[in-house]
Amino acid sequence: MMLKSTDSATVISSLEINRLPWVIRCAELANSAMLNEVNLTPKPGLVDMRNSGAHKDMDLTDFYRSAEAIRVWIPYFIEYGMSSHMQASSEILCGLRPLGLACEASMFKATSGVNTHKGTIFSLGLLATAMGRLVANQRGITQQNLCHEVAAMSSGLVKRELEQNNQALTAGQRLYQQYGLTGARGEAESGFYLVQSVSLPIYQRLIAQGVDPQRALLQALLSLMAVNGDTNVASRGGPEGLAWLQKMSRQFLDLGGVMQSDYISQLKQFDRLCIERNLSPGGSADLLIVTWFLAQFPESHSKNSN
Ligand SMILES: CC(C)(COP(=O)(O)OP(=O)(O)OC[C@H]1O[C@@H](n2cnc3c(N)ncnc32)[C@H](O[C@H]2O[C@H](COP(=O)(O)OP(=O)(O)OP(=O)(O)O)[C@@H](O)[C@H]2O)[C@@H]1O)[C@@H](O)C(=O)NCCC(=O)NCCS
Ligand SMILES: Nc1ncnc2[nH]cnc12
Repeated sequence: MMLKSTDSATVISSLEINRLPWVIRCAELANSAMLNEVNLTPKPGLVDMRNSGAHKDMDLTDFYRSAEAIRVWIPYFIEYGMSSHMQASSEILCGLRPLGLACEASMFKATSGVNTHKGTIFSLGLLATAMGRLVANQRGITQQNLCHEVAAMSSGLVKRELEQNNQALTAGQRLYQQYGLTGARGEAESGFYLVQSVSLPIYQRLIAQGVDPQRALLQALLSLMAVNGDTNVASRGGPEGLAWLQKMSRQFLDLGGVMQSDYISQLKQFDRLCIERNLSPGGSADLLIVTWFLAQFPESHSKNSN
């Protein structure tokens, strides 16, 4: 997707921002990213079109409702990014949090209290805000610029909320104390390092080779699962569960991944084993959503390019 930075010149009110074609398009892309991820089948341990994986409290329809609830919020994140574009990146997260929490509340309302996309809201909220800032600052909407902006806005987050001031109130904070996992915060602060260095190049390379997009996405997902310190997996299965899931994913990839003729039956078997162990790679699912979303934007040839 190509966006013109000059579009920002015409933006005045929140109502108008909601009507801008590129803003509507961005919200649609975020929605498609969530739908493409949840519809992708078969995924080990995760909700998909076949089953609810290791989840007992949610199904496909919860994800559809949740994705729609989140889509509505994307323009507000963009608007916040545009209206605060003169502020330093380090000052943005503080003002963004109430929006993120309000979006989480909409998600919980849509799913009758089930946590479908909490990590996704965090990542997509930051990315949409980054987009608003880039447009208002007349900078290119490229994969690298978006990630760089997210990293700048999240700078110091791990230190502030996991190393210090850690009241162990959330699963993520407890898992940092127990195992040093930095979860969704760490991924954002790194500018989605795993997405930029692992899943996005794999996905884009396979697509360029003409591989079916579903297959390419599955390979990207398993590549994430093999390396991601997923706090969802660790909260359900401890470090042993995380090590097992990573090893299984690596084995699948080492054998040829989605290029094997029986890759679907292997993934179904992996799913059965995840269900038996109550393991779900929800954090990797979130990063896959980020992967697909970023893939819709051009790459910049040099870092931080305009
Ligand atoms: C900063 C927050 C994300 C705080 O959350 P928390 O302290 O809990 O931090 P994490 O555990 O690190 O992450 C929360 C969710 O992020 C996903 N996640 C986990 N690991 C990673 C990773 N390595 N990279 C990226 N993302 C990661 C994951 O979300 C997914 O799984 C959820 C479904 O799983 P389930 O097991 O069912 O979850 P529960 O119901 O919670 O547990 P059970 O009882 O069932 O076992 C689903 O949400 C997926 O999205 C983690 O759950 C953030 O929440 C925060 O600060 N929010 C405030 C708003 C805000 O600041 N927004 C600003 C930007 S918009
Ligand atoms: N398909 C999925 N199943 C479970 N948790 C998720 N978080 C994001 N996508 C998910």
